[in-house]
Amino acid sequence: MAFGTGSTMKFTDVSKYVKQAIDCGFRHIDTAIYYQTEKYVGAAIRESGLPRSSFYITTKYDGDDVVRKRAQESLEQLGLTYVDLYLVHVPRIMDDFETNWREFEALKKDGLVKSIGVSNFMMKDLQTLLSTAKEKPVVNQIELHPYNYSTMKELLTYCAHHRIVVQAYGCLNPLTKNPGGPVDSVVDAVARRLGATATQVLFAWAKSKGAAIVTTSRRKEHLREYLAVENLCPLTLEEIAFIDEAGAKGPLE
Ligand SMILES: NC(=O)c1ccc[n+]([C@@H]2O[C@H](COP(=O)([O-])OP(=O)(O)OC[C@H]3O[C@@H](n4cnc5c(N)ncnc54)[C@H](O)[C@@H]3O)[C@@H](O)[C@H]2O)c1
Ligand SMILES: OCCc1c[nH]c2ccccc12
Repeated sequence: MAFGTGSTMKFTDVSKYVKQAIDCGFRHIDTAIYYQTEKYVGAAIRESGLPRSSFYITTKYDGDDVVRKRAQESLEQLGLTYVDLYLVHVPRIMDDFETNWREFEALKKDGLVKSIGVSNFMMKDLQTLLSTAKEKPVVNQIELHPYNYSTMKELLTYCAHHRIVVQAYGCLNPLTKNPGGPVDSVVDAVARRLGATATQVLFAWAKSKGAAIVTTSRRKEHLREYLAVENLCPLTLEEIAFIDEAGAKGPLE
């Protein structure tokens, strides 16, 4: 599970929240040049006293400037010599998929980034990319929760087929953006069975779809709650199907 420094965290000094996440056990930190949080992530890593090799750092290209120059700016902000994963933040920032992805492949070859991937790519974007790519993206970071699952299902199958790891953000959407929708009562029932929280059930649901998770919070209690998902029993196939069905009804208007 990765700790994110975008969404509710972007444009703020996140160093104390990243430090708190590291203290709680997070080692995978997600940032982006667009979030303007890279320098605070770098500070938190240094202040942790832990070796660079114990972290997995993701950052993202925002389309400004040529890829290499922008990647070097991110490394400078982070104070790192490499990132573990460099993502194309959104497909529309690629002016030419073939040329831009070649630049991503070159960054990997030259060791500035260990792996390359994408974010917010739908099927048609991946198809275009894969038609000329020498190296496949290792990750597609996408929004995933029960309310958008029906539109993402085909994409998940496509990613699995190409061995592209799906990393889900926005998993808590039914709690944060659409509370009171049809998913709530089903998730609450599963939570009662497992002695878990609704938050934990939503993460367990995303895991049942084969996704890795990126989430965030300023609150330590949330972080503990998130990480405890690791020890939760998996949802049953029936529970997953009930949540899928409730999600397909969409949030109430
Ligand atoms: N690639 C992209 O375009 C993109 C887009 C959005 C987010 N992200 C990444 O994913 C990370 C997480 O994104 P997210 O915010 O969508 O994640 P999320 O859906 O996991 O929600 C996290 C938010 O939920 C709140 N929360 C936790 N428990 C709650 C509860 N019980 N009730 C109500 N609210 C609760 C937290 O305070 C936090 O603000 C970001 O920080 C960023 O790193 C990437
Ligand atoms: O999370 C914000 C995603 C996004 C929308 N438009 C962009 C342009 C550049 C980088 C990120 C974004």
